[in-house]
This record gives sequence, structure tokens and C-alpha cells, in this order.
Amino acid sequence: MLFHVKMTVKLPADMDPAVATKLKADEKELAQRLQREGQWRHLWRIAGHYANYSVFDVPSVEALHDTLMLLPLFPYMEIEIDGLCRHPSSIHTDDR
Ligand SMILES: O=C(O)CC1=CCC(=O)O1
Repeated sequence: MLFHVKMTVKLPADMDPAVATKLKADEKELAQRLQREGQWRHLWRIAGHYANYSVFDVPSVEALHDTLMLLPLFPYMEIEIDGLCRHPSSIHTDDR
């Protein structure tokens, strides 16, 4: 199942910079592993915002929820999710 996910990161202004740096490094490591494994299909920065648009390819809504909760930045994110399905005019065979 494909999901479009918008993540907006809101770190507290008074967060220790070293803690923020570690959280971002851990987030990057997990995000890159999930991309290599194919669960995190797209990751785009939203220009001008500390936010991203992502596309996840996971077996279920529960799997998406569990994956998002693993993200080190999850406690500091606002997350919006839209389920995706194939458009009848799409030419892409990997849309599911
Ligand atoms: O910077 C972000 O948008 C949050 C994030 C998601 C994956 C990652 O490495 O950072």
C-alpha cells in the first residue's frame, strides 16, 4: 500500500544542539535504511520548510504507523497522511 506522508519537524527552540544533531543523524540512518529496503520510496524536502513529502510503500496502515513511530524525530513531528491508489491514466507500472 502506498501512502503520501507530510512530516513537519518542530524541534523545541531550547533543545540542546548536541541532542538535535544526534536525533537528526539517527533519523538519517534509519531513513536511508528504509529507502534501501524499499519501504520509503520517495523523500523530498519541501522548499523553505523544515518538512518533507514522502511516499511509503508498506503492507498496511498498521505497518505505516509502526514505521513512523520508530523515527527518532517522531516525537517532534506533525504528520499528515493520505492513502494513494492507482490512477487509471497512470503510465507507471509500479503504482499500486
Ligand atoms: O528533515 C526532515 O524532513 C526529517 C527527516 C526525515 C528523514 C530524515 O532524514 O530527516
